[in-house]
Amino acid sequence: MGAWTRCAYIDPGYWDGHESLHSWWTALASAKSPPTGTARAPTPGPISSPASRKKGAREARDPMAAPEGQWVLMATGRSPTNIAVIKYWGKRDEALILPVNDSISVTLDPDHLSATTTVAVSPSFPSDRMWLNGKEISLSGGRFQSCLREIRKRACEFEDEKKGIKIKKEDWEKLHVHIASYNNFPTAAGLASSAAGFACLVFTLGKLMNVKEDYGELSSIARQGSGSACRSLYGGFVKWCMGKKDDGSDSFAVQLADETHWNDLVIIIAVVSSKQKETSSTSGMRDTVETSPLLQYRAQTVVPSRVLKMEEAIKNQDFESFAKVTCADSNQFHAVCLDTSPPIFYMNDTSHRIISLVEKWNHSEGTPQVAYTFDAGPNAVLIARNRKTAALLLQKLMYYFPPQDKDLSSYLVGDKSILGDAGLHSIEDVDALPAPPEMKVPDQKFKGDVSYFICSRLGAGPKVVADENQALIDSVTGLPKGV
Ligand SMILES: Nc1ncnc2c1ncn2[C@@H]1O[C@H](COP(=O)(O)OP(=O)(O)OP(=O)(O)O)[C@@H](O)[C@H]1O
Ligand SMILES: C[C@@](O)(CCOP(=O)(O)OP(=O)(O)O)CC(=O)O
Repeated sequence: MGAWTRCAYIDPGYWDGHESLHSWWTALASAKSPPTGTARAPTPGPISSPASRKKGAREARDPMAAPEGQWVLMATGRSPTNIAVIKYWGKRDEALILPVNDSISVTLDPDHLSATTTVAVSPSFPSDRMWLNGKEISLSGGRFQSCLREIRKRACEFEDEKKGIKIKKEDWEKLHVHIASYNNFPTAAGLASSAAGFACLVFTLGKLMNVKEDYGELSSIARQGSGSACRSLYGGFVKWCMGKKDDGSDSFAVQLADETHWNDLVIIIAVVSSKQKETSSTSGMRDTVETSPLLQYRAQTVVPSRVLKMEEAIKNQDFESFAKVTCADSNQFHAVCLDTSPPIFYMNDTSHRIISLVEKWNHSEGTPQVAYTFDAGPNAVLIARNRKTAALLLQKLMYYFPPQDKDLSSYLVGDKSILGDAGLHSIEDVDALPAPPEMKVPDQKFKGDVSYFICSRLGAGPKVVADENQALIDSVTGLPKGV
Protein backbone atom coordinates (compact mmCIF):
# COMPACT_ATOMS: atom_id res chain seq x y z
CA MET A 1 0.00 0.00 0.00
CA GLY A 2 1.31 3.45 -0.89
CA ALA A 3 2.18 5.93 1.81
CA TRP A 4 -0.30 8.45 0.57
CA THR A 5 -3.29 6.18 0.81
CA ARG A 6 -2.61 5.37 4.41
CA CYS A 7 -5.32 7.58 5.94
CA ALA A 8 -7.31 4.38 6.20
CA TYR A 9 -4.84 3.16 8.85
CA ILE A 10 -5.94 5.82 11.25
CA ASP A 11 -8.71 5.39 13.74
CA PRO A 12 -11.65 7.19 12.13
CA GLY A 13 -12.04 9.19 15.36
CA TYR A 14 -8.47 10.39 14.98
CA TRP A 15 -9.57 12.94 12.46
CA ASP A 16 -12.15 14.52 14.79
CA GLY A 17 -11.06 18.09 15.37
CA HIS A 18 -8.26 17.71 12.81
CA GLU A 19 -10.13 19.30 9.93
CA SER A 20 -7.27 21.41 8.63
CA LEU A 21 -4.87 18.49 8.90
CA HIS A 22 -7.35 16.27 7.11
CA SER A 23 -7.71 18.63 4.18
CA TRP A 24 -3.95 19.14 4.08
CA TRP A 25 -3.46 15.42 3.95
CA THR A 26 -6.23 14.88 1.41
CA ALA A 27 -4.62 17.46 -0.85
CA LEU A 28 -1.35 15.60 -0.58
CA ALA A 29 -2.99 12.21 -1.00
CA SER A 30 -4.54 13.20 -4.28
CA ALA A 31 -1.15 14.49 -5.45
CA LYS A 32 0.88 11.55 -6.69
CA SER A 33 2.02 7.94 -6.86
CA PRO A 34 3.20 5.66 -4.02
CA PRO A 35 6.75 5.86 -2.62
CA THR A 36 9.67 3.88 -3.97
CA GLY A 37 11.71 4.40 -0.82
CA THR A 38 15.05 4.04 -2.59
CA ALA A 39 17.99 5.88 -1.07
CA ARG A 40 19.60 8.74 -2.92
CA ALA A 41 21.42 11.98 -2.22
CA PRO A 42 19.28 15.00 -1.36
CA THR A 43 17.41 16.46 -4.27
CA PRO A 44 17.69 20.20 -4.64
CA GLY A 45 14.49 21.93 -5.56
CA PRO A 46 14.56 23.65 -8.91
CA ILE A 47 15.77 27.22 -9.12
CA SER A 48 12.49 28.93 -9.64
CA SER A 49 11.99 29.82 -13.30
CA PRO A 50 9.09 31.72 -14.89
CA ALA A 51 7.74 28.39 -16.18
CA SER A 52 7.83 26.65 -12.81
CA ARG A 53 6.34 29.70 -11.17
CA LYS A 54 3.41 29.61 -13.52
CA LYS A 55 2.74 25.98 -12.66
CA GLY A 56 3.59 25.85 -8.97
CA ALA A 57 3.42 29.28 -7.40
CA ARG A 58 0.37 30.31 -5.41
CA GLU A 59 -1.66 33.31 -6.40
CA ALA A 60 -1.04 35.30 -3.23
CA ARG A 61 2.51 34.55 -2.08
CA ASP A 62 3.22 33.97 1.60
CA PRO A 63 5.58 36.76 2.71
CA MET A 64 7.69 34.04 4.42
CA ALA A 65 7.99 31.95 1.21
CA ALA A 66 11.16 31.81 -0.89
CA PRO A 67 11.36 34.89 -3.13
CA GLU A 68 11.25 34.20 -6.84
CA GLY A 69 14.62 33.23 -8.26
CA GLN A 70 15.95 31.76 -4.99
CA TRP A 71 16.82 28.08 -4.74
CA VAL A 72 15.34 25.66 -2.20
CA LEU A 73 17.34 22.53 -1.36
CA MET A 74 15.33 19.66 0.16
CA ALA A 75 15.54 16.08 1.43
CA THR A 76 12.77 13.73 2.54
CA GLY A 77 13.12 10.71 4.80
CA ARG A 78 10.92 8.16 6.47
CA SER A 79 11.70 6.56 9.86
CA PRO A 80 10.03 3.74 11.72
CA THR A 81 8.86 3.67 15.28
CA ASN A 82 10.06 1.06 17.74
CA ILE A 83 8.67 -0.78 20.72
CA ALA A 84 10.90 -1.61 23.68
CA VAL A 85 11.01 -5.18 24.96
CA ILE A 86 13.40 -4.06 27.73
CA LYS A 87 12.13 -0.64 28.74
CA TYR A 88 13.96 2.65 29.10
CA TRP A 89 12.48 4.46 32.07
CA GLY A 90 14.48 7.02 34.03
CA LYS A 91 17.26 9.47 33.16
CA ARG A 92 20.57 10.10 34.88
CA ASP A 93 20.95 13.35 32.89
CA GLU A 94 17.81 15.24 31.83
CA ALA A 95 19.47 17.66 29.39
CA LEU A 96 21.59 15.12 27.50
CA ILE A 97 18.90 12.41 27.87
CA LEU A 98 21.11 9.72 29.39
CA PRO A 99 19.24 6.69 30.75
CA VAL A 100 19.62 4.75 33.98
CA ASN A 101 19.68 1.42 32.15
CA ASP A 102 20.25 -0.22 28.75
CA SER A 103 17.13 -0.96 26.71
CA ILE A 104 16.27 -3.22 23.76
CA SER A 105 13.59 -2.70 21.12
CA VAL A 106 12.12 -4.08 17.93
CA THR A 107 11.69 -1.73 15.00
CA LEU A 108 8.24 -1.82 13.41
CA ASP A 109 7.49 -1.88 9.71
CA PRO A 110 7.48 1.76 8.52
CA ASP A 111 4.60 0.97 6.15
CA HIS A 112 2.42 0.76 9.23
CA LEU A 113 3.96 3.13 11.81
CA SER A 114 6.39 5.81 10.73
CA ALA A 115 7.19 9.50 10.46
CA THR A 116 7.87 11.14 7.11
CA THR A 117 9.86 14.37 7.24
CA THR A 118 10.96 16.86 4.60
CA VAL A 119 13.65 19.37 5.48
CA ALA A 120 14.50 22.33 3.27
CA VAL A 121 17.07 25.12 3.29
CA SER A 122 17.10 28.30 1.27
CA PRO A 123 19.06 31.53 1.59
CA SER A 124 15.66 33.24 1.59
CA PHE A 125 14.33 31.61 4.79
CA PRO A 126 14.52 34.21 7.58
CA SER A 127 14.10 31.69 10.44
CA ASP A 128 13.86 27.99 11.32
CA ARG A 129 10.24 26.75 11.16
CA MET A 130 8.48 23.41 11.64
CA TRP A 131 5.06 21.98 10.81
CA LEU A 132 3.93 18.74 12.47
CA ASN A 133 0.92 16.99 10.96
CA GLY A 134 0.09 20.18 9.05
CA LYS A 135 0.19 22.57 12.02
CA GLU A 136 3.05 24.95 12.73
CA ILE A 137 4.84 24.13 16.00
CA SER A 138 7.60 25.93 17.86
CA LEU A 139 11.19 24.81 17.39
CA SER A 140 12.36 26.76 20.42
CA GLY A 141 12.38 23.73 22.76
CA GLY A 142 15.76 22.46 23.91
CA ARG A 143 15.28 19.06 22.24
CA PHE A 144 14.74 20.42 18.74
CA GLN A 145 17.54 22.93 19.29
CA SER A 146 19.98 20.19 20.38
CA CYS A 147 19.26 18.11 17.26
CA LEU A 148 19.60 21.12 14.93
CA ARG A 149 22.81 22.29 16.62
CA GLU A 150 24.47 18.85 16.60
CA ILE A 151 23.63 18.17 12.94
CA ARG A 152 24.71 21.67 11.82
CA LYS A 153 28.05 21.14 13.60
CA ARG A 154 28.66 18.06 11.46
CA ALA A 155 27.39 19.46 8.14
CA CYS A 156 29.78 19.15 5.19
CA GLU A 157 30.27 21.06 1.98
CA PHE A 158 27.62 20.46 -0.69
CA GLU A 159 27.76 21.33 -4.35
CA ASP A 160 25.39 20.87 -7.27
CA GLU A 161 27.13 22.48 -10.24
CA LYS A 162 24.18 21.96 -12.59
CA LYS A 163 21.81 23.80 -10.29
CA GLY A 164 24.43 26.35 -9.33
CA ILE A 165 24.23 25.58 -5.61
CA LYS A 166 27.35 25.57 -3.45
CA ILE A 167 27.11 25.46 0.33
CA LYS A 168 30.37 25.62 2.27
CA LYS A 169 30.68 23.88 5.62
CA GLU A 170 30.56 27.16 7.53
CA ASP A 171 27.53 28.38 5.51
CA TRP A 172 25.21 25.74 6.99
CA GLU A 173 25.24 27.60 10.32
CA LYS A 174 23.75 30.64 8.58
CA LEU A 175 21.10 28.85 6.51
CA HIS A 176 17.68 28.43 8.10
CA VAL A 177 15.59 25.27 7.73
CA HIS A 178 11.93 24.56 7.11
CA ILE A 179 10.78 21.16 8.43
CA ALA A 180 7.47 19.44 7.69
CA SER A 181 6.66 16.09 9.26
CA TYR A 182 3.72 13.73 9.23
CA ASN A 183 3.06 10.65 11.39
CA ASN A 184 0.93 7.92 9.81
CA PHE A 185 -0.37 7.02 13.29
CA PRO A 186 -1.64 9.00 16.33
CA THR A 187 0.85 11.46 17.86
CA ALA A 188 1.58 11.51 21.63
CA ALA A 189 -0.74 8.57 22.29
CA GLY A 190 1.74 6.03 23.62
CA LEU A 191 2.71 4.70 20.19
CA ALA A 192 6.20 6.29 20.26
CA SER A 193 5.64 9.10 17.78
CA SER A 194 8.55 10.98 19.36
CA ALA A 195 10.84 8.04 18.56
CA ALA A 196 9.93 7.95 14.86
CA GLY A 197 9.78 11.75 14.69
CA PHE A 198 13.18 12.64 16.14
CA ALA A 199 14.92 9.74 14.37
CA CYS A 200 13.44 10.99 11.10
CA LEU A 201 14.39 14.60 11.78
CA VAL A 202 18.02 13.75 12.54
CA PHE A 203 18.34 11.26 9.68
CA THR A 204 16.83 13.62 7.10
CA LEU A 205 18.73 16.70 8.29
CA GLY A 206 21.88 14.56 8.10
CA LYS A 207 21.12 13.71 4.46
CA LEU A 208 20.34 17.31 3.57
CA MET A 209 23.47 18.68 5.25
CA ASN A 210 25.73 15.98 3.83
CA VAL A 211 26.67 14.70 7.29
CA LYS A 212 29.21 11.86 7.03
CA GLU A 213 28.87 10.43 10.54
CA ASP A 214 27.76 6.81 10.98
CA TYR A 215 24.35 5.77 12.30
CA GLY A 216 25.72 5.26 15.84
CA GLU A 217 26.66 8.94 15.97
CA LEU A 218 23.30 9.95 14.46
CA SER A 219 21.56 7.82 17.07
CA SER A 220 23.23 9.75 19.88
CA ILE A 221 21.96 12.99 18.33
CA ALA A 222 18.42 11.58 17.96
CA ARG A 223 18.68 10.53 21.64
CA GLN A 224 18.87 14.23 22.53
CA GLY A 225 15.48 14.72 20.85
CA SER A 226 13.81 11.80 22.66
CA GLY A 227 15.62 8.91 24.31
CA SER A 228 13.74 6.13 22.53
CA ALA A 229 14.40 7.84 19.16
CA CYS A 230 18.00 6.63 19.16
CA ARG A 231 16.74 3.06 18.66
CA SER A 232 14.75 4.02 15.52
CA LEU A 233 17.97 4.64 13.54
CA TYR A 234 18.17 0.89 12.87
CA GLY A 235 15.83 -1.83 11.70
CA GLY A 236 15.28 -5.19 13.39
CA PHE A 237 16.47 -5.64 16.99
CA VAL A 238 18.23 -2.68 18.56
CA LYS A 239 20.01 -2.04 21.84
CA TRP A 240 20.51 1.39 23.38
CA CYS A 241 23.72 1.15 25.38
CA MET A 242 23.28 3.51 28.33
CA GLY A 243 26.97 4.48 28.47
CA LYS A 244 28.88 5.66 31.51
CA LYS A 245 30.43 8.95 30.47
CA ASP A 246 29.06 12.28 31.71
CA ASP A 247 29.15 13.84 28.24
CA GLY A 248 26.96 11.07 26.80
CA SER A 249 29.41 10.20 24.03
CA ASP A 250 29.11 6.46 24.80
CA SER A 251 25.29 6.46 24.98
CA PHE A 252 24.06 5.35 21.55
CA ALA A 253 22.17 2.58 19.77
CA VAL A 254 23.58 -0.53 18.09
CA GLN A 255 21.80 -3.04 15.89
CA LEU A 256 21.67 -6.52 17.42
CA ALA A 257 20.16 -8.19 14.33
CA ASP A 258 18.41 -6.87 11.25
CA GLU A 259 14.73 -7.35 10.41
CA THR A 260 15.39 -10.49 8.34
CA HIS A 261 17.03 -12.37 11.24
CA TRP A 262 13.77 -13.51 12.88
CA ASN A 263 11.01 -12.75 10.42
CA ASP A 264 8.44 -15.26 11.74
CA LEU A 265 7.36 -12.77 14.38
CA VAL A 266 4.02 -11.03 13.83
CA ILE A 267 3.05 -7.92 15.80
CA ILE A 268 -0.55 -7.03 16.62
CA ILE A 269 -1.19 -3.71 18.34
CA ALA A 270 -4.51 -3.19 20.10
CA VAL A 271 -5.09 0.56 20.05
CA VAL A 272 -7.05 0.94 23.24
CA SER A 273 -6.98 4.70 23.19
CA SER A 274 -5.53 7.08 20.66
CA LYS A 275 -6.22 10.13 22.79
CA GLN A 276 -3.29 12.08 24.18
CA LYS A 277 -2.21 10.64 27.52
CA GLU A 278 -2.26 12.45 30.87
CA THR A 279 1.34 11.92 31.93
CA SER A 280 4.02 12.23 29.26
CA SER A 281 6.89 9.76 29.34
CA THR A 282 9.28 12.61 30.08
CA SER A 283 7.50 13.87 33.19
CA GLY A 284 6.44 10.37 34.26
CA MET A 285 9.99 9.07 34.32
CA ARG A 286 11.22 12.21 36.08
CA ASP A 287 8.73 11.57 38.90
CA THR A 288 9.77 7.91 39.02
CA VAL A 289 13.47 8.80 39.36
CA GLU A 290 12.64 11.22 42.17
CA THR A 291 10.30 9.00 44.17
CA SER A 292 10.44 5.29 43.34
CA PRO A 293 12.66 3.13 45.55
CA LEU A 294 12.00 0.20 43.17
CA LEU A 295 13.63 1.96 40.21
CA GLN A 296 17.16 1.67 41.56
CA TYR A 297 16.77 -2.08 42.08
CA ARG A 298 15.33 -2.43 38.59
CA ALA A 299 18.08 -0.41 36.89
CA GLN A 300 21.03 -1.83 38.79
CA THR A 301 20.05 -5.43 39.43
CA VAL A 302 17.18 -6.60 37.25
CA VAL A 303 17.78 -4.99 33.84
CA PRO A 304 21.47 -5.93 33.38
CA SER A 305 20.73 -9.67 33.61
CA ARG A 306 17.54 -9.32 31.51
CA VAL A 307 19.49 -7.56 28.76
CA LEU A 308 21.89 -10.52 28.56
CA LYS A 309 18.98 -12.99 28.49
CA MET A 310 17.20 -10.97 25.81
CA GLU A 311 20.31 -10.78 23.63
CA GLU A 312 20.69 -14.56 23.86
CA ALA A 313 17.00 -15.11 23.09
CA ILE A 314 17.19 -12.91 20.01
CA LYS A 315 20.41 -14.52 18.80
CA ASN A 316 18.94 -18.04 19.16
CA GLN A 317 15.38 -17.12 18.11
CA ASP A 318 14.30 -18.58 21.43
CA PHE A 319 10.67 -17.42 21.63
CA GLU A 320 10.00 -18.85 25.07
CA SER A 321 12.78 -16.84 26.67
CA PHE A 322 12.02 -13.77 24.49
CA ALA A 323 8.36 -13.78 25.56
CA LYS A 324 9.04 -14.37 29.25
CA VAL A 325 11.56 -11.53 29.49
CA THR A 326 9.40 -9.16 27.39
CA CYS A 327 6.28 -9.67 29.55
CA ALA A 328 8.21 -9.52 32.81
CA ASP A 329 9.91 -6.29 31.82
CA SER A 330 6.68 -4.62 30.73
CA ASN A 331 5.09 -5.62 34.03
CA GLN A 332 8.04 -4.32 36.03
CA PHE A 333 8.01 -1.02 34.15
CA HIS A 334 4.34 -0.56 35.09
CA ALA A 335 5.10 -1.66 38.67
CA VAL A 336 7.73 1.08 38.84
CA CYS A 337 5.10 3.55 37.58
CA LEU A 338 2.79 2.40 40.36
CA ASP A 339 5.69 2.78 42.82
CA THR A 340 6.00 6.45 41.81
CA SER A 341 4.48 9.14 44.02
CA PRO A 342 1.84 10.08 43.01
CA PRO A 343 1.36 6.74 41.21
CA ILE A 344 1.16 6.72 37.42
CA PHE A 345 -1.45 4.51 35.74
CA TYR A 346 -0.80 3.96 32.06
CA MET A 347 -2.74 0.72 31.62
CA ASN A 348 -6.51 0.48 32.00
CA ASP A 349 -9.06 -2.35 32.41
CA THR A 350 -8.83 -3.26 28.73
CA SER A 351 -5.03 -3.53 28.99
CA HIS A 352 -5.45 -5.82 32.00
CA ARG A 353 -8.00 -7.98 30.16
CA ILE A 354 -5.58 -8.42 27.26
CA ILE A 355 -2.77 -9.43 29.64
CA SER A 356 -5.07 -11.95 31.27
CA LEU A 357 -6.13 -13.39 27.91
CA VAL A 358 -2.50 -13.87 26.81
CA GLU A 359 -1.33 -15.22 30.17
CA LYS A 360 -4.13 -17.81 30.30
CA TRP A 361 -3.55 -18.92 26.73
CA ASN A 362 0.24 -19.17 27.20
CA HIS A 363 -0.32 -21.15 30.40
CA SER A 364 -2.80 -23.54 28.77
CA GLU A 365 -0.35 -24.24 25.92
CA GLY A 366 2.47 -24.91 28.37
CA THR A 367 4.79 -22.58 26.45
CA PRO A 368 4.42 -18.93 25.41
CA GLN A 369 2.60 -18.29 22.14
CA VAL A 370 2.49 -14.53 22.45
CA ALA A 371 4.44 -11.82 24.29
CA TYR A 372 2.80 -8.60 25.44
CA THR A 373 4.32 -5.25 26.17
CA PHE A 374 2.80 -1.85 27.06
CA ASP A 375 4.51 1.53 26.81
CA ALA A 376 3.38 4.71 28.52
CA GLY A 377 -0.27 4.17 27.56
CA PRO A 378 -2.98 1.51 27.55
CA ASN A 379 -2.26 0.15 24.03
CA ALA A 380 -1.16 -3.49 23.92
CA VAL A 381 1.70 -4.54 21.67
CA LEU A 382 1.42 -8.28 21.15
CA ILE A 383 4.24 -10.25 19.52
CA ALA A 384 3.19 -13.64 18.19
CA ARG A 385 5.73 -16.38 17.50
CA ASN A 386 4.47 -16.87 13.93
CA ARG A 387 1.56 -16.17 11.58
CA LYS A 388 -0.46 -19.18 12.67
CA THR A 389 -0.29 -18.07 16.29
CA ALA A 390 -1.06 -14.48 15.27
CA ALA A 391 -4.22 -15.67 13.47
CA LEU A 392 -5.33 -17.60 16.58
CA LEU A 393 -4.56 -14.57 18.74
CA LEU A 394 -6.66 -12.37 16.48
CA GLN A 395 -9.61 -14.76 16.79
CA LYS A 396 -9.39 -14.57 20.59
CA LEU A 397 -9.04 -10.78 20.56
CA MET A 398 -11.96 -10.38 18.16
CA TYR A 399 -14.09 -12.68 20.30
CA TYR A 400 -13.66 -10.45 23.37
CA PHE A 401 -13.33 -7.11 21.59
CA PRO A 402 -15.65 -7.19 18.57
CA PRO A 403 -15.88 -4.02 16.48
CA GLN A 404 -18.44 -1.38 17.35
CA ASP A 405 -19.72 -1.21 13.77
CA LYS A 406 -19.80 -3.79 11.00
CA ASP A 407 -16.77 -2.58 9.08
CA LEU A 408 -13.99 -5.14 9.65
CA SER A 409 -11.60 -3.55 7.21
CA SER A 410 -11.23 -0.35 9.23
CA TYR A 411 -11.09 -2.34 12.49
CA LEU A 412 -7.83 -4.00 11.48
CA VAL A 413 -5.30 -1.92 9.58
CA GLY A 414 -1.77 -2.59 8.40
CA ASP A 415 -1.32 -6.15 7.14
CA LYS A 416 -4.98 -6.98 6.58
CA SER A 417 -4.18 -10.41 5.16
CA ILE A 418 -4.10 -11.72 8.73
CA LEU A 419 -7.92 -11.43 8.73
CA GLY A 420 -8.08 -14.06 5.98
CA ASP A 421 -5.63 -16.30 7.88
CA ALA A 422 -7.94 -16.05 10.89
CA GLY A 423 -10.97 -16.91 8.73
CA LEU A 424 -12.50 -13.50 9.44
CA HIS A 425 -13.99 -12.26 6.17
CA SER A 426 -17.06 -10.54 7.57
CA ILE A 427 -18.69 -9.48 10.80
CA GLU A 428 -20.70 -12.73 10.71
CA ASP A 429 -17.40 -14.64 11.02
CA VAL A 430 -16.58 -12.57 14.12
CA ASP A 431 -20.02 -13.25 15.62
CA ALA A 432 -19.55 -16.98 15.01
CA LEU A 433 -16.17 -17.19 16.80
CA PRO A 434 -16.14 -19.77 19.61
CA ALA A 435 -15.21 -18.70 23.12
CA PRO A 436 -11.52 -19.33 23.88
CA PRO A 437 -11.65 -22.54 25.96
CA GLU A 438 -8.95 -21.40 28.39
CA MET A 439 -10.98 -18.42 29.64
CA LYS A 440 -13.14 -18.82 32.75
CA VAL A 441 -15.80 -16.22 31.88
CA PRO A 442 -16.17 -16.74 28.17
CA ASP A 443 -19.54 -15.08 27.76
CA GLN A 444 -18.45 -11.55 28.61
CA LYS A 445 -17.61 -9.40 25.61
CA PHE A 446 -16.22 -5.86 25.49
CA LYS A 447 -17.49 -4.37 22.26
CA GLY A 448 -15.93 -0.98 21.52
CA ASP A 449 -13.18 -1.18 24.17
CA VAL A 450 -10.52 -1.51 21.47
CA SER A 451 -10.53 1.36 18.92
CA TYR A 452 -8.78 -0.70 16.24
CA PHE A 453 -5.97 -3.19 15.67
CA ILE A 454 -2.77 -2.75 13.67
CA CYS A 455 -1.10 -5.87 12.27
CA SER A 456 2.57 -5.32 11.58
CA ARG A 457 5.97 -7.00 11.54
CA LEU A 458 9.60 -6.13 12.14
CA GLY A 459 10.87 -3.48 9.77
CA ALA A 460 13.89 -1.67 8.42
CA GLY A 461 15.51 1.55 9.59
CA PRO A 462 15.20 5.05 8.09
CA LYS A 463 15.20 5.55 4.32
CA VAL A 464 15.47 8.50 1.98
CA VAL A 465 12.28 9.08 0.01
CA ALA A 466 13.65 10.00 -3.40
CA ASP A 467 10.39 10.79 -5.22
CA GLU A 468 9.98 14.55 -4.93
CA ASN A 469 6.22 14.22 -5.38
CA GLN A 470 6.18 12.77 -1.90
CA ALA A 471 8.06 15.66 -0.31
CA LEU A 472 5.95 17.50 2.24
CA ILE A 473 7.43 20.87 1.26
CA ASP A 474 6.84 22.67 -2.02
CA SER A 475 10.21 22.99 -3.76
CA VAL A 476 9.27 26.40 -5.19
CA THR A 477 7.73 28.17 -2.19
CA GLY A 478 9.70 26.34 0.50
CA LEU A 479 6.45 25.97 2.47
CA PRO A 480 4.44 22.85 3.35
CA LYS A 481 2.32 21.66 0.44
CA GLY A 482 -1.34 22.48 0.81
CA VAL A 483 -0.86 24.92 3.70
N1 LIG B 1 7.09 13.46 13.29
C1 LIG B 1 7.61 14.13 14.31
N2 LIG B 1 8.68 14.95 14.11
C2 LIG B 1 9.25 15.62 15.14
N3 LIG B 1 8.80 15.54 16.40
C3 LIG B 1 7.74 14.76 16.66
C4 LIG B 1 7.10 14.01 15.63
N4 LIG B 1 6.08 13.31 16.18
C5 LIG B 1 6.08 13.60 17.49
N5 LIG B 1 7.07 14.47 17.79
C6 LIG B 1 7.39 15.05 19.10
O1 LIG B 1 7.09 14.10 20.10
C7 LIG B 1 6.10 14.62 21.00
C8 LIG B 1 5.19 13.49 21.47
O2 LIG B 1 5.95 12.66 22.33
P1 LIG B 1 5.34 11.81 23.54
O3 LIG B 1 6.47 11.09 24.22
O4 LIG B 1 4.44 12.67 24.34
O5 LIG B 1 4.36 10.79 22.81
P2 LIG B 1 4.68 9.45 22.04
O6 LIG B 1 6.12 9.45 21.63
O7 LIG B 1 3.69 9.32 20.94
O8 LIG B 1 4.37 8.35 23.12
P3 LIG B 1 5.38 7.39 23.98
O9 LIG B 1 6.78 7.93 23.85
O10 LIG B 1 4.87 7.47 25.36
O11 LIG B 1 5.23 6.05 23.37
C9 LIG B 1 5.38 15.68 20.16
O12 LIG B 1 4.78 16.65 20.97
C10 LIG B 1 6.53 16.27 19.35
O13 LIG B 1 7.30 17.19 20.10
C1 LIG C 1 7.80 3.69 27.95
C2 LIG C 1 8.87 4.01 26.92
O1 LIG C 1 8.27 4.10 25.66
C3 LIG C 1 9.52 5.34 27.31
C4 LIG C 1 9.94 6.18 26.18
O2 LIG C 1 10.27 7.44 26.62
P1 LIG C 1 10.62 8.64 25.63
O3 LIG C 1 11.75 8.26 24.77
O4 LIG C 1 9.38 9.11 24.96
O5 LIG C 1 11.07 9.71 26.70
P2 LIG C 1 12.02 10.98 26.54
O6 LIG C 1 13.44 10.50 26.43
O7 LIG C 1 11.79 11.81 27.75
O8 LIG C 1 11.58 11.68 25.26
C5 LIG C 1 9.88 2.88 26.99
C6 LIG C 1 10.87 2.77 25.86
O9 LIG C 1 10.57 3.15 24.72
O10 LIG C 1 11.96 2.22 26.10
